[in-house]
Amino acid sequence: MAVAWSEKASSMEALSLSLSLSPPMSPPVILTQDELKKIAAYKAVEFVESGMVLGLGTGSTAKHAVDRIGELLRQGKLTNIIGIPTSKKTQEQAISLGIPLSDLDSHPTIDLAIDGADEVDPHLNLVKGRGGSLLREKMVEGACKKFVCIVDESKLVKYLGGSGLAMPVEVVPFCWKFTANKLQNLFRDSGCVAKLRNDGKGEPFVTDNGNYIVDLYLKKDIGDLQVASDAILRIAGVVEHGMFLDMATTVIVAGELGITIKNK
Ligand SMILES: O=C(CO)[C@H](O)[C@H](O)COP(=O)(O)O
Repeated sequence: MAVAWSEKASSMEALSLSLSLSPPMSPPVILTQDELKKIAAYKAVEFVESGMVLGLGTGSTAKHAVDRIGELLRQGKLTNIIGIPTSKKTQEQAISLGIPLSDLDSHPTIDLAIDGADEVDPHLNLVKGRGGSLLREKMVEGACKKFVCIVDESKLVKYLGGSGLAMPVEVVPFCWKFTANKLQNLFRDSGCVAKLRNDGKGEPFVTDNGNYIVDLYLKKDIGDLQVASDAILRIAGVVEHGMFLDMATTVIVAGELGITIKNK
C-alpha cells in the first residue's frame, strides 16, 4: 500500500515536525533522511495500543518511535505500556522518558516490536546490527506477535548484502580472528571480506553482551539465506548474525513520494 504525502494527512498530523506540506502547484518538499525516519517511526506508533508489551528497537529510526511512545504516555494518550528495550542505549532513553520497562524473563511474549533495519529485501528479510545490538534485537523481535520494521527508502535492497555495507556477525572475543577467517571462507564465492568492527578509537567495538562484531562485506548475493544462516550459526565462536529472516510482519518505508506499508 503506498500513500502519497498529500493524501496521508493523519500520520503527518501526528508529527510535530515543522514540515509544511506543499500546497498544490508549489515545489515539492525535500525531506531529509532523518525526517523520513521520523515519519516511518510515527506511523508505526499508530499500531501501539494501551496495555501492550512493546519491544523497543535501537538506532536513529527506532529512537524516534521510542520518543513518540514516551510523548503519548506523558499526554495520557497511551497507558499501561511495558517496554522491553533491545539495548542499553534504548533502555537509558526509555528510562529518561518514563516508559515502564521489563525484560523477556518476565514478559516472554511481546505484543509488538518497532525497530529499524540496515537493509530490507523484497521478501521483507532484513539486515540489522550496524548499530551493534543485533543479538538483543533478535531475541526481543523473535518473541513478538508483530514486528513492525521502520526504514527510509535508502534501506531497500535487491538482496541482503546488496548495499555493499556491512553484514554484522556477533562473535565471542576469544580467538576472533579464527572465527572471522571461518566466516570469510564460508562466503569466499561471494567475494567476502571479514573485518573486526572498531569503536572509532582504535579498540574493538564491544557489544552490550561483551562480544565483538565481525562485519562481512559481500560483492555478490550469498544465495539461499536460510542455508547461509545455518552455516554461520554452525561456526563455533559465532553468537548470532544480523540476518533477520522471515521475522518482520510489516515494513513501513518512508520515501520522497510517501509511505509504503508492506505486510507479510
Ligand atoms: O539494527 C540496528 C541496530 O543494531 C538498527 O536498527 C539499524 O542499524 C538501523 O539503524 P538506523 O535506524 O540508525 O538507520
